[in-house]
Amino acid sequence: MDDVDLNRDRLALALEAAGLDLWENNLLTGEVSRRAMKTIATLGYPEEEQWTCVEQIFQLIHPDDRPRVQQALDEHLSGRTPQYRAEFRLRAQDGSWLWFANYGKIMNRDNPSLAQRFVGVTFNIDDRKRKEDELAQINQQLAEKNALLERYNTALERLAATDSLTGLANRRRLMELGANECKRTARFSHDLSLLVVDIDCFKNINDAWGHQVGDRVICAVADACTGRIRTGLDTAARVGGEEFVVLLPQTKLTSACAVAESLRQTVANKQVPTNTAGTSISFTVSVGVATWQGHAMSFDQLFNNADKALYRAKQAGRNNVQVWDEAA
Ligand SMILES: Nc1nc2c(ncn2[C@@H]2O[C@H](COP(=O)(O)OP(=O)(O)OP(=O)(O)O)[C@@H](O)[C@H]2O)c(=O)[nH]1
Repeated sequence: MDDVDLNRDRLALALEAAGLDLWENNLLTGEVSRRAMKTIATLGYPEEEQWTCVEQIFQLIHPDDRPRVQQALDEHLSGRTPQYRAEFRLRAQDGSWLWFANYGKIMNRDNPSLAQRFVGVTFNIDDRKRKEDELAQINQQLAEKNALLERYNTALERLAATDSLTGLANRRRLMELGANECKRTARFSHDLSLLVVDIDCFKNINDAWGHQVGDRVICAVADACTGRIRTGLDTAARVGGEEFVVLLPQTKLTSACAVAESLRQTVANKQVPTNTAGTSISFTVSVGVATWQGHAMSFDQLFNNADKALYRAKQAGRNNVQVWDEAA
């Protein structure tokens, strides 16, 4: 065995151990001078199959992958890339598609008369590609589940902050907003006003007409509160069975009293149908007003002050507005 044979055997062993399948094409004639036999066998084609020209092999490449392979070839043939690399699917004899990768190079590029040998190796990357596809699918499913979870979270947060009967903010949300508004008020030296609105003798409405009618009255008052507020600035909340709060940032006492009085009148003019056909009932609210005018106060204190004013409104015969007075 001479040195050439020995080196060829060594090369064949190294290629086999690395799972590489050697091929060689003649760039001038387009002939396949050495076929990648292992690849042909893996694809299930008989050994006698004549794969003699490059174009025949190109036809085995998946149509979606051909432009990518062609581009890699063009870039190498024009000298823009030092080697040709591409990943693509080949059609097996049974019609299935298997992933392979190519690594090749034009030999003797410096000598144009010899620049016709295009030598390379093909190797099977089907397992890796399938795992990558599975991983991509899992990642996609995870991303979809995450997006769904985010949507649920947003919906849950909205639910946790909303009163289910009226759709107004609930007590928890009001306490958060109120605390923030107190901080802003302290920073910018604004006035901050708060109304506590309570339906008068609501127990009698429930007792006389039932809870369903009572609920309608609650919703009618909620509508009246919503109708009186500045969108994006004020907040209307339901804080108890028949008790509501209207939070009015940057609002002086006189303006808050005007809002309270107009709200009282709007409610007094409302009619809610009862369960008896054709009949409806009217109802009233009492309102307590408190304003934070520059001196430090927590939201709880402001709320308590408005509650004290509300108590006075109830004492004064209901269906009226009272203002919290520090001296009182
Ligand atoms: N229909 C209905 N009733 C409720 C709801 N939450 C609380 N209530 C009722 O509201 C009534 C409140 O009664 P009270 O606290 O005595 O107050 P009031 O009758 O309005 O009397 P004043 O506030 O003094 O004018 C109770 O009968 C509660 O059962 C609700 O969501 N729906």
